[in-house]
Parts: sequence; C-alpha cells; structure tokens
Amino acid sequence: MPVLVICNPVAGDRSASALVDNHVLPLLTLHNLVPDKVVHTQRPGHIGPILFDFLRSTPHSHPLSLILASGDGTLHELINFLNSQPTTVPLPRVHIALLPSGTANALYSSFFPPDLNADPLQHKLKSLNAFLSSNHTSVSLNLAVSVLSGPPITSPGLPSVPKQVSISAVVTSTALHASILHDSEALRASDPTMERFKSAASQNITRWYGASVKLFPPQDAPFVQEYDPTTNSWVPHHQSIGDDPILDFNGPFAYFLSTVNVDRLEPHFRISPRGRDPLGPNEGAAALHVVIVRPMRDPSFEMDSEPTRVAFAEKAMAVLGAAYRDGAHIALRYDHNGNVVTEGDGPTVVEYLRCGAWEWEPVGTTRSIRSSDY
Ligand SMILES: Nc1ncnc2c1ncn2[C@@H]1O[C@H](COP(=O)(O)OP(=O)(O)OP(=O)(O)O)[C@@H](O)[C@H]1O
Repeated sequence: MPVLVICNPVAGDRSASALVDNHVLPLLTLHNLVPDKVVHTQRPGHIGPILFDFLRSTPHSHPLSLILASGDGTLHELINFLNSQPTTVPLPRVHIALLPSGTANALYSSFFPPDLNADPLQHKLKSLNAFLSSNHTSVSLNLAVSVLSGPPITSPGLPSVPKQVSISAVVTSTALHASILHDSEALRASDPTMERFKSAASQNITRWYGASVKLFPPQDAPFVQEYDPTTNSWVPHHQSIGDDPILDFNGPFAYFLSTVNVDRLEPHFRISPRGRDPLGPNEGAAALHVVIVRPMRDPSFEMDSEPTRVAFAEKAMAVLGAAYRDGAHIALRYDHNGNVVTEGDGPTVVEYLRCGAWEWEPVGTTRSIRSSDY
C-alpha cells in the first residue's frame, strides 16, 4: 500500500514540520515503514496537486495511505480538489492518519477528544498509532455539499453570478460562526492560537442575519428531528409532520451552523455535542446537525433595535460559553422574563436539529446556500 506523508508547515503554530521530522518519521522507521514520499505544502491549495502528482507517478490499484500533518483547512482543500476532478479520473480510496497540527483541529478532536491525563505528544500521535497497529479500522467520512447561488434574476446589464460548490467534512455556516471564521483569518498572523476566534466573536456578537430557511428530512428518516433536552434524545420536530415534513424558519438569526462527522470545532468547543450520534441502524445513514439561535424565541424580545441586539449579545455569549462546558448550551432555556437558565420548561435558547439538507435564502443580499448530505 503506497504511503504518502504531507505536512502543512504553516498550519496552527507552525510546528508540523518538527512533529514530522522528530516524531512521525522515526515512528514509521520503528515500524519498518518507509514512506514513498514526504512533501511539504508550499502555498495555499498545494495539497491537491501534490496528491495528484503522486498518484500519477505511482500505480494505484491499492488504497493510498496519507499521513497528514495539518489542520482542518488543508484537509478541506484536499477534499474539494478531489471533488473538482473529472469523474473520468479514477481515484483510489484514501486512508488518512491525521496529525493535528492546525489551530482548531475539529475533526481530530472529535475522533480523539482531549484527555487531560494523556501526554500531549502521545495524544497527537493517536491516529498515527492506530494506523500503525495491526488491527486498525477506518471510519468513512460523511461529506456535506453546499451550493452558493446568485439571485435567480439579475439586474439588466449585470452578469449572472456563477454557482459555487463547496464540500465540507466538518462545518458549513452562516451568521455569527461564518463571520468569526472570516474575521479571525485577518488575525492569524498576530495570533496563531484559538484566542483569535474569541476576538472575532466579540467583534460580531451583536450582528443578526435576516434569512428564510428550509430544512429537509434526512434520507433515512421521514422527519426533521430536534434534540429534546428533557429526554436527552432525538424526536421528530413538532412542525415536521405528515405530508409536510419540510420546516420553514424565519429569522433574524444570531447563529446558524451545520456539522458533519464532528461534535466539536475546537478541542473544548463542543457546539454539536450529539454530532456523532448514529442516525439509525443503517450503516452509512447520515444527517447534518444544525445549531440555530433565533433571538425572537426570547420571551423578553419586543422589537429589533440596536439596544435589543446589544442586550441579546450577553445571551449569545452565554450559549457560546456553555458550548465550551462540554456542550451544555443545548439544554439552556429561557425563563418567563427571558433570562437564560438551566432548568424549567421554557423555550430552548438553541434549536438543535438534524436534517438531510437546508436552504438559506438571505434577506437583502444576493447569495443563497443549499447544503445537503452527500
Ligand atoms: N506553504 C504554505 N504557505 C502559506 N499557506 C499555506 C501553505 N501550505 C498550506 N497553506 C494554507 O494554510 C492554511 C491553513 O492551514 P490549516 O487550515 O490546515 O491550518 P489552521 O487553519 O491553522 O487549522 P484549522 O483549520 O484546524 O483551524 C490552509 O488554508 C492552506 O491553504
């Protein structure tokens, strides 16, 4: 089985090269495994061509083993590069042993949650050690495909906006989370740590996003499901019923994201805490897990105004803070006065759903998103 090692030297705190040189290659030697090639990415988007050049130079009737030292973004680039290739190009199955070398490492942390008692280096090598063990198993990744479309009708004289497709193995988001990812990128050079996500969150916490949203049932389930904190289980959503299981949600939205494969987006940020629950007994059955905060569910909400948004920011922060406490946000409720509490039977602050696809039609801007399980 061909083995390729790829390292993104600028991911996270830029320690991937040292990890590979000082620990990964010696460990492979210890297991009498000589990689066919060790390559460092030299620019954004480089991982796809690296993999393709390797496949061109190596017969690949067998699955390819890829030892990847990077964060989630590099893996995302790889998946999207492979997806953009013509279907006539035969691709082998790719088995990935991941070395968490990025900033957030959502995928790795979901498969190997943080362990305070573990030696940090050994914790980083868990996926590789599993790959090197004689009885390892692989887990297939579910992929979410998102299509960004322009408006159906364009203004005279303006060109139509081409559709964009993006494949995700971790998260697709709009609203606050998308703003955090966007703005935190500008902070990367000054802050390579996860603190930059918190800085970006505080820059955007008072923004709301107007949109109408549709949520469709998963392929293997008749209804959109909601998480019920009282019974700690998934139940059919009370509005996803009978002949009309498609949900229509109106905004404004403070938070909207959907995950696949993961229960967290950072080692301790467990935003989709039931995100690794199986959908049902059928192997391969999958769903998108959607986390939504709509300020209008707050019983103290009267009208959308700047002071209301500023006041609600505290509640949005409470949600994010609870997500850092092992995903406790999905049990938060409002009391009669709109205070965020952990008891009672008031409306949940977070709507936590699972579905097969969703559509986001923004109010006042030009691009819509449709995201679905592959
Ligand atoms: N040699 C390079 N120089 C500059 N950028 C690079 C190079 N190699 C890869 N990249 C870019 O580095 C970016 C960041 O990598 P990656 O997403 O893996 O790490 P991260 O953002 O720190 O971690 P995470 O996504 O887990 O938060 C990728 O988007 C990739 O395009």
